[in-house]
Amino acid sequence: MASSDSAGAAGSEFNNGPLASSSIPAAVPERRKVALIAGITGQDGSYLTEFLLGKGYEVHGLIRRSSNFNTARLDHLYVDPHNSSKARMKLHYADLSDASSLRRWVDVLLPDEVYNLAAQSHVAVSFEIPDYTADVVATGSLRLLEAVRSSSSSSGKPIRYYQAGSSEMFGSTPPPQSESSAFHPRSPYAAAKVAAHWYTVNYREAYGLFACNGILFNHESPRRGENFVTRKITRAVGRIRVGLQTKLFLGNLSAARDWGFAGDYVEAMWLMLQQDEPGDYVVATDESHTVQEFLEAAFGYVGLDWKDHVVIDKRYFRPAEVDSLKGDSSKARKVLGWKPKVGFQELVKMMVDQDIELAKREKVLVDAGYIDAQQQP
Ligand SMILES: C[C@H]1O[C@H](OP(=O)(O)OP(=O)(O)OC[C@H]2O[C@@H](n3cnc4c(=O)[nH]c(N)nc43)[C@H](O)[C@@H]2O)[C@@H](O)[C@@H](O)C1=O
Repeated sequence: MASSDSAGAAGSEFNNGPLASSSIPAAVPERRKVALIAGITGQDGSYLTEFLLGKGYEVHGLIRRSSNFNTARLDHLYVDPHNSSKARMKLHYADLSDASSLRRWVDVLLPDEVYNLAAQSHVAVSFEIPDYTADVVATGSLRLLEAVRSSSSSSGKPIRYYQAGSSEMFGSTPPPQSESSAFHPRSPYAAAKVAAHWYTVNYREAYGLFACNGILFNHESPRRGENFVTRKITRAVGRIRVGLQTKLFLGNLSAARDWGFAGDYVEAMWLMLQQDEPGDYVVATDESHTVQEFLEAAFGYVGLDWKDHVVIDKRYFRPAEVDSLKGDSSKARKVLGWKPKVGFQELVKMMVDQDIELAKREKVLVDAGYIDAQQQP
């Protein structure tokens, strides 16, 4: 695990005593921009890390202690911290439920930008663990905001803050939803995200913090967690295609979502923090499809009929559903100059292609007796 060593070493480059007191103009090396990401191990964290490394940033990520390794999405970016000239991504233990850990890393790293992508992000699960969801999503965001505000106020170092908001906050408000649409959350997760949104607005108004809310509509990728509906479907398509599975159990197929590609959306996060003024932005494709349309596209792509495989299981219905989400991202397009590059069909294909490859590898291991087929029906 990396420590604060790198920040200390970078700092010492600027305290060059003899040159500082000499009349010879010093060629001061420009400091890399430093980003701190809470939620770096998630889908968005991994894409944002790639994006920021590509922009020359030093990226620090906060990770939670777990008995299993939870850094699979970052493995391809990891360089041993002992290789200090090459390691520009560093990971540190912290938790949104532990205010002292947040304040410590903000103090030590003196980041230019802080991205709060951490959450218990599964809507259905938030009905099962509402208290934990509220603590991490709502109060956790407040803890990080407070760490940023108080650290910045003592060090004098300005810090820009990004809060990952969600289209779930609109809940039952009819589409299209924009920055001026009313919030009507329909789950403990969504209600907690509304609180985090308003904490962020409040820190901007009360303390002048450069704090932005990105109201991101659903964004998917081959790195999406396997219990979100898109990935659940594409994983099943891959496994059905190679003969590892026959059925797919799903809930409500008529819900409509505005699905974009996560790799596109992290650019919008960064762009928000590069503006002259902080603000809140909807990030979306402005197109909506039902879960059934996603099924048709994913199964159809490999010549299968979803109706031969999908079984409705009531357990996947939610106590309260969000029926229809479709963004109006005209503000982001106008002010940030952002637009999505990957469309719906391309996104489906990208995910199915990867999950067929994954299933083929799984099949080799199953056939060789190294793993079982996970008892899929
Ligand atoms: C923007 C927002 O996006 C995500 O939240 P979500 O929209 O709830 O995403 P999902 O993929 O879990 O559900 C989409 C729809 O699909 C329906 N659905 C049917 N059958 C199954 C099913 O079997 N599993 C799941 N998960 N959903 C199902 C389900 O009822 C819902 O209507 C999170 O990233 C969240 O963090 C976030 O912020």
